[in-house]
Amino acid sequence: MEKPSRPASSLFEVYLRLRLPAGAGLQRFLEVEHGEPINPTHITIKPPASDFRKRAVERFAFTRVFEEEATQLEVFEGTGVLPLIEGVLGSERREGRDALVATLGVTGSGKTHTILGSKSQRGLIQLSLDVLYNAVADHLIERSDEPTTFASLDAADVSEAFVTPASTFLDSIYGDGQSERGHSRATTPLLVGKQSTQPIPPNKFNVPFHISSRNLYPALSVQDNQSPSKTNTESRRYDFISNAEAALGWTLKTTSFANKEVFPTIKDSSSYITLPKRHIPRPSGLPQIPTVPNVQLRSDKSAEYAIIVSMYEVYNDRIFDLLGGSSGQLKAGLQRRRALLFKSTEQSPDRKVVAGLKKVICGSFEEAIMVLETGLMERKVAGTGSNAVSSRSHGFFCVEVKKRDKATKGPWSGSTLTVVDLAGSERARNARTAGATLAEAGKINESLMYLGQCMQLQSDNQDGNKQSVVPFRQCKLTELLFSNSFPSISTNTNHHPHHLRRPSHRAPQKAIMIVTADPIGDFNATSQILRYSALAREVTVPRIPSVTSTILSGTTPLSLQRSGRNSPTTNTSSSSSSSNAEELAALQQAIARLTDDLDIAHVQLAEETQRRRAAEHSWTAATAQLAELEASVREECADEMEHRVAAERARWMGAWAEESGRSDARWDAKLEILTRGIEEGMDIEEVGGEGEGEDGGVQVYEDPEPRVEERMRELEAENERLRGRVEGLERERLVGSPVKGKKVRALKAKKWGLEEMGLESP
Ligand SMILES: Nc1ncnc2c1ncn2[C@@H]1O[C@H](COP(=O)(O)OP(=O)(O)OP(=O)(O)O)[C@@H](O)[C@H]1O
Repeated sequence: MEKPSRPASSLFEVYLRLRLPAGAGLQRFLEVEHGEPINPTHITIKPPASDFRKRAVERFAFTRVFEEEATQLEVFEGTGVLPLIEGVLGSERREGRDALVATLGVTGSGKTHTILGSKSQRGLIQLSLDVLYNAVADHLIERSDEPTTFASLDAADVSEAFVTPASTFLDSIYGDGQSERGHSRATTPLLVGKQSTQPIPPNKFNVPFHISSRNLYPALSVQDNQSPSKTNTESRRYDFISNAEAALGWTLKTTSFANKEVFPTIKDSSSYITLPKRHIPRPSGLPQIPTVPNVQLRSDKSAEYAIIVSMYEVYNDRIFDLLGGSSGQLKAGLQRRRALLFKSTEQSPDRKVVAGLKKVICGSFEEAIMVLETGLMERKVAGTGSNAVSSRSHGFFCVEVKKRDKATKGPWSGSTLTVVDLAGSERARNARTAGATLAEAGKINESLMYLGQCMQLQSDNQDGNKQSVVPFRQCKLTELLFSNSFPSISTNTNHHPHHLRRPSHRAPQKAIMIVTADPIGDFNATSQILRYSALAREVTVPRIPSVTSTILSGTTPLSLQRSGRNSPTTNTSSSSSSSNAEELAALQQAIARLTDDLDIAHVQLAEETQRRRAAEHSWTAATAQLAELEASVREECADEMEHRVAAERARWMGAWAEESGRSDARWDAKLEILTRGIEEGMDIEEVGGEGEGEDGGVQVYEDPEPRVEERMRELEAENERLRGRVEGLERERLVGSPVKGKKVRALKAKKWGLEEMGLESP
């Protein structure tokens, strides 16, 4: 097996770090190969003596192996994290490049120790922040809360994030001016949780107790902050606690978080106490070693930089913000954490980002460390049987380095260093887990199995035999780890304003995987992780001692002794003895060959079984996804149907209303005509009298107005009288003139003719 070099197709450099054995007296199964080169790159694992399957010895190659004695600084400087950070800073007038550092290993093998350090030692993340701030010290923006700078940084974010300056963020978490930032913002105590029904007795400071929601966040220590004297703080603190307990009927635990006590605050002497108050993390209280004074990275001298920190965790395949500040309320059962999406946004169409995170602009190393500590408090940590404080989620710590031209104050570009503390793989039966924790373990193992598949494929790809597609979309973890590992091509930069346009090609991220292992830990779990993470692997089958040599040396295998054959004492002649020995040797060689083949077949079977399981898992996941998809399509169809039915119904109702309006109008018109007809009929009735009906019968109109009838009779009588007079006058004139008399008669005849035709005579 050659010394591994990183081929172009490789997505990760893979390092192995061994941890100091946690227990004593256990058999060591992992050995490091020493020799050339100076830094070891190969290890061998031998199955424990008790292994009844007599599995093969396996040899693995890594970029470099760090042995148990390796310090945090050696790991930091030896794993190539520094060039990654330099890449993130970007060379002169060039954009930076994304980088990823992740740890992988069995639970308790030292992943968190490597990434985050311990109480006394800094981890990779703190050391990276230290060198990063050193590198940009002279080029860092002066004030992130300066409105124009802040607005430009906020606008340059493509991930729909809630960008905030560190001072504002820390104040929002720690609230009451403890944050040393000078932006005090008083908290309004909330009355939640269990409260005493008893009248609250005044304590010695005569302060009634009101409990804020935050007190449900890990019960921490209590102190009277009002006490001017530090000397009697201790005794007063205990008085205070017992008063509080007596008043509230609660038991307040005194504990500390990361060596720092967390104090409540008395807001003013007359009203409220907020209990317990989380004390802002003091960078001075955190591990100060190792330091990196000699590390000086190159930065872009023409640029000004801003550093933005964000943190999230992947828990049960869902992404949660660690800086959202919801853990206290979560503990109090006040709200559920909102899962975030990993998606392409409007401003980032070519690559996926975790959308909607809280991002904090940190102006100094101290601010970044305080934000980091705050995020770590939020991270879900549950004790399991495997490891007292085991990470039950995959933690992502992102340090986004933004830069722009110092002179022109042009657009910001950005690259991110992501440091990942993966949750540990574990066997459920080892971990003594149950219920929700078992489900967590299932999800963790599933995501790690997908990660294993992806890494296996990347190592197969780099062997050059075949180029398989790395199936990184199977779960959130692999999506987050691998999505940026492939070249991306921007599709529609034209849709964005000039200051938001990004180059069409973004370099794929550079990545480092640090595999951690305990040489005396769980053989099966460790060998499984080594198998898929190593850059190269070689299987050596343990040889069975040659039977010939055994025979010749005078010792006969027990099985042969038992058969009674081949024993030197039973031989009658030397020639038959030698031919028997040869035959036996040939047989034994055949047996040895077959045993070798069997062993290799065992290894292959184990691998195939693992692949089959992985394929089964993928199948189950795909089926579940399909079912989910089907359900969502059905839901969409049902929604669409409902929508259409509603639209159709609305359209029909409209048409119906219109038609009914038209019909009403028609009926109104008819009614009007009828009414008019009736009114006209009434008029006729008013005139009164007797007439001929439509059927030819005599219709009698009742005269409602006798006065009118009388008047009619008068008029008719008058008419008759006038007619008689006219006729008398006519006669008189005709007697006087016979010609005229003829004419008058002719005219009269004409007049009556016209009248008969219903026309008036002229
Ligand atoms: N190289 C080391 N040197 C000293 N102590 C170590 C080392 N590695 C791990 N430890 C200690 O072992 C314990 C478990 O380690 P750690 O929490 O880092 O494991 P882990 O792999 O992150 O486990 P999990 O996956 O369950 O979170 C811790 O107390 C840690 O300080």
